Amino acid sequence: MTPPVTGAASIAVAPLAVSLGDPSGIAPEVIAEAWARRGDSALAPFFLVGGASVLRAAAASRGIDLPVSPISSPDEARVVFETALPVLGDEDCAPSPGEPTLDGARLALHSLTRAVELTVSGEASAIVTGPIAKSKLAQAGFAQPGQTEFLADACGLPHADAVMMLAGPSLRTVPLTVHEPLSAVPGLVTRELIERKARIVALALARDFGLSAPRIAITGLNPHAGEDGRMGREELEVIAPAIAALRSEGLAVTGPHAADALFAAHERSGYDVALCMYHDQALIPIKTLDFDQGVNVTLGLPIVRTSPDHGTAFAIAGKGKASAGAMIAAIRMASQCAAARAA
Ligand SMILES: NC(=O)c1ccc[n+]([C@@H]2O[C@H](COP(=O)([O-])OP(=O)(O)OC[C@H]3O[C@@H](n4cnc5c(N)ncnc54)[C@H](O)[C@@H]3O)[C@@H](O)[C@H]2O)c1
Ligand SMILES: N[C@H](C(=O)O)[C@H](O)COP(=O)(O)O
Repeated sequence: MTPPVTGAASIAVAPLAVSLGDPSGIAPEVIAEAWARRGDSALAPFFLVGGASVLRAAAASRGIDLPVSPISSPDEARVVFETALPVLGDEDCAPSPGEPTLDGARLALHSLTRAVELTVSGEASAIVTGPIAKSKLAQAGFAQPGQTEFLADACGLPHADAVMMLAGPSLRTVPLTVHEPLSAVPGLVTRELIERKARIVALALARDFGLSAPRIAITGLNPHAGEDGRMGREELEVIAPAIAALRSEGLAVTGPHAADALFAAHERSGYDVALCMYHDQALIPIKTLDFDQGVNVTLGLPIVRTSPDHGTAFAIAGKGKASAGAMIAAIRMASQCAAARAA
């Protein structure tokens, strides 16, 4: 796979905004750990929105000596970041690792909303979102299926134009349909959606990842990509015509590929991103190969947004077991993409 853009962290002008995620999950502790490893990991300055006491408790649970410094505007983060983790705003809640609460969900929603606003306004160069539990946040008024769609709404875009991509050292994948029940997927796989998302992927990989002509492998929906119509007709009637249309526009698109073999090492060298038909088809390979370095990045937005690939992991919160690898990768990728746009 073509390597990601590297070494650009210091070019980004404004600091990164990090949203807290669910304060009862592992986000606060992996954010604290990311700050503690900022030097080794060459992380660009970031600040957290809200949750100072949650952050302190999470750091203490891992034995991290974490100075927290309140800031009143994002531009203060650059100076503060070397010696303390900057926290913007005094919204907070009582720490309760592993036990999500309504107060915690409200804080998570506030942190996300404010961090998005600051990124849209340009006061932050990108947003890195801590993981949330969507069902918990819904109790606090979160109306979207996920943060990806929340960002689409905040940017005034249709949900389909905010495209989820999972990226790691081994591969990149995009789910065409995302948080949908499996039974609904066949009806949602349309020519229009495949063409629309493939175009967004191609533009975004050029703009944010330096891949001027990205190779996009598109999967089938059915076993063996339908086996010439014997195991389903979506490949013949929907996916292949979409691929033909995209190729006629000059995009480097192949498929429909049988999804079961597409993620083997010898196949992965043949494409830059796999556009998959449904959530698990796209996310199982990346979470199997790259769980600890996997980044969820939203393509097609006017702002840069990343998130670690993992979720809230309530069962291990506060126990010192959570790896910060994916959070560090998400922070690094956010600054690299922001720098690529600024160049
Ligand atoms: N970016 C996001 O906001 C995001 C991403 C995925 C899932 N979620 C949400 O998280 C909640 C829990 O989802 P889930 O259980 O399917 O996934 P999960 O990622 O929270 O947990 C899956 C498994 O991986 C482990 N794990 C997760 N992160 C880890 C880390 N950093 N280090 C070590 N082990 C880790 C967990 O202990 C668990 O065994 C759901 O409500 C889901 O919606 C949010
Ligand atoms: N689909 C993602 C995953 O499983 O990793 C996760 O739910 C995040 O979705 P949002 O970024 O839309 O919240």
